[in-house]
Amino acid sequence: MEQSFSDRIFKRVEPLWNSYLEHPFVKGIGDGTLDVEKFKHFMKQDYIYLMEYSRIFAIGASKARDLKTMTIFANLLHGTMNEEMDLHREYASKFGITKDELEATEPSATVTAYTSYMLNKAQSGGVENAIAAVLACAWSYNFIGNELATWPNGTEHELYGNWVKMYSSDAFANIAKNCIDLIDDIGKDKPEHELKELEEIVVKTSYFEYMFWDMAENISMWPVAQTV
Ligand SMILES: Cc1ncc(CN)c(N)n1
Repeated sequence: MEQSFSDRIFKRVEPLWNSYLEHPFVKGIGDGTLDVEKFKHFMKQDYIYLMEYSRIFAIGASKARDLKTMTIFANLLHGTMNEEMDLHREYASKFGITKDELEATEPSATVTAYTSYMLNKAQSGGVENAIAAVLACAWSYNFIGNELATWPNGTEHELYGNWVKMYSSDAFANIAKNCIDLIDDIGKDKPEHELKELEEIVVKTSYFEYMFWDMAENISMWPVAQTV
């Protein structure tokens, strides 16, 4: 059987995605040992990241060439803003952070760089760039969630269990599958040089995902303390 475009992409990013599972922040969520201050920083940064990530779905819907693709992007947008971001709002309320405070979070260097890259790629290309820009985000979180759900207590930890449950859920697996199906559909008739460009977007965003875990682990914002 012929290899799908998503199979080809997965082979390329698999070593990098496996390294997420060795990352101290990800391991800390899975075994419940993560410092809560690191998790709070992550949640806040992830919330504003998801606002920009949602924009990519809107760009995808606007660039789609058929109603089916438009509908998939619209559903992905709805799912992110209403279900995934609800998880963040629930955590924030546990931590005494209001929704307004959450939304007013100042983006770190990593979030700024990552979202700028995604938006640039989605805006400058066709609908295929939009889907390539979000593929690693949706798929790698499901990849991580599925793995952590197999760890002892992974889904049961009183604080981090809900995070693992969300990203290993059928609903989230469906989000990842929609993105995978879209890239496979879109990749079918593309020449090799265009496939390479799309693959490169997934590789770069996968590196940014690693940098995001580092940012969370180190509670980092910008390289030097702000003086202005
Ligand atoms: C940084 C990041 N990447 C991906 C996801 C999963 N939507 C997320 N919440 N945050």
